[in-house]
Amino acid sequence: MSRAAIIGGGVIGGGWAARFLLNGWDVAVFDPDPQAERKLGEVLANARRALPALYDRALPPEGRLSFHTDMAEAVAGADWVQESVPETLALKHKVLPALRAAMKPGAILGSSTSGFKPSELNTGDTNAVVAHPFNPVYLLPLVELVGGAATCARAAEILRSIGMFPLIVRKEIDAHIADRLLEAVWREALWLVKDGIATTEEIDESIRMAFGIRWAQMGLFETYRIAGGEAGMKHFMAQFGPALSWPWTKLMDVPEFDDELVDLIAGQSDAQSGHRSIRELERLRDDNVVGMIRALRRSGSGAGGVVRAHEAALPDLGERDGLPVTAARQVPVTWTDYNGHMNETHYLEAASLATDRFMQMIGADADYIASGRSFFTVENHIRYLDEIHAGDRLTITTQVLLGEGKKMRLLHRLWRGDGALAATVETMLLHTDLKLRASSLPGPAVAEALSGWATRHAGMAGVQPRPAPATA
Ligand SMILES: NC(=O)C1=CN([C@@H]2O[C@H](COP(=O)(O)OP(=O)(O)OC[C@H]3O[C@@H](n4cnc5c(N)ncnc54)[C@H](O)[C@@H]3O)[C@@H](O)[C@H]2O)C=CC1
Ligand SMILES: C[N+](C)(C)CC(=O)CC(=O)[O-]
Repeated sequence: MSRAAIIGGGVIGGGWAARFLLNGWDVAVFDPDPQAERKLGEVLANARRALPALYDRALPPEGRLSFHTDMAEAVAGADWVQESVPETLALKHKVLPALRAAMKPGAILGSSTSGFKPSELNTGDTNAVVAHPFNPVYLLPLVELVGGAATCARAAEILRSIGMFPLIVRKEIDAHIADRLLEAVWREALWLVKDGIATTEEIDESIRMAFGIRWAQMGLFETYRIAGGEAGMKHFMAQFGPALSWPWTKLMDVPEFDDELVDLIAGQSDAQSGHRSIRELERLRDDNVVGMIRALRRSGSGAGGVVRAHEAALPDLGERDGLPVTAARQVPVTWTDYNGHMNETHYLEAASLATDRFMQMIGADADYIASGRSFFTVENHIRYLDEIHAGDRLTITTQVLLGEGKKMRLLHRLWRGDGALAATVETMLLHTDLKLRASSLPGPAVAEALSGWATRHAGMAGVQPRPAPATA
């Protein structure tokens, strides 16, 4: 079991704690704030409902969370120590050497600093890196890594194993890469408000109704390449480049943060969003981010590609009761309905994932389908035996009832985390020629694999009859 220590459990430390914990790491937290445990618990509750919803596979069992009043005790034995104390250099200078003195040799020391360079942090430690994440750390994959090449490489491997996307920054600069970009936008936005040109709400609309959506899936340069049309990037630059030197921007001119500006921004922000608590806003943000990243999974673009790669690297699902486990996933809130349990449609969706996995196991995988052959479902019989709730870990086993010629009949059993059999789904499929859109015999390798499974499962019990409901 790997162990992480989180030093400073605020917005970012809480997110790091959730990211490590939900990927099976034990996590020890040190934060002098008496409210830290409550706040971190609330962030963790939000993370538990959001992160598993990105995946079609269950993440590893959650690690153990502990809070410590002694910093040295929190970091003892940790493989990764993440400093997330407030962004003041004096405080970082106090905390980082104390962490290094208490850590086990060779463990990675990461700093969440948004703007300081490793040389400014003065850790003098070859196992220390800037590991700058993005809020919410439990959903957004990017971590900017700045530091020595060997430590960055080691850190990157660990971050990938918890589903993150390490971007190694080649040269240390103030605010790394992404915050340089964000600062530029923020500065412009502050001027627009101060000059009375737009409100905070209008600026947010200008982002979320257009370029925010574009950036999430292609970033800046690929988006602008398309904006150049068939003539491409050179044409785009020739057309829009000159505008950069017109006085459109106030780039290096920062508005003074006097009370008037702070009150103006804070007042507009209250009017825009003050009717919702921070936790409500976090849940709204998380549901939207999950939906967007799930949309990006299909094409493997951006953050969706990271989730896909992480999911593919999760450990094999193994067996249960002598049957292959073909799906294991946590039930997302979006699968539940007004009755407070998993809606009927998603029993079939879960079983359909299991069928897809079983098809891969017999060689009817993406390449096979690309060659013009697949299986079509012609009948489903679902027995709803018990309720399933948001967050339940579902495990599905698959038994081959028939695997002969064009026919494949599968029995999926949906097991709840507490061991209850929640449903069975019996699925009849026919092998199909995708060009002719007509049933056909499978290729010899698929036919052989299928009949092998059918023979192995032949003596096993099929569907168990459900006990008759008690009469009132
Ligand atoms: N908030 C954001 O959007 C992002 C912040 N960061 C960086 O993460 C770091 C932390 O920022 P936030 O989480 O936003 O701040 P925060 O104010 O939400 O949390 C800081 C936490 O550190 C605790 N703390 C203070 N002194 C401490 C000490 N001596 N030892 C242990 N804990 C101590 C505080 O009680 C507080 O809970 C900063 O370096 C910041 O630049 C990085 C990415 C995004
Ligand atoms: C505002 N900020 C500089 C602390 C932002 C970040 O560092 C990254 C983020 O999550 O936007």
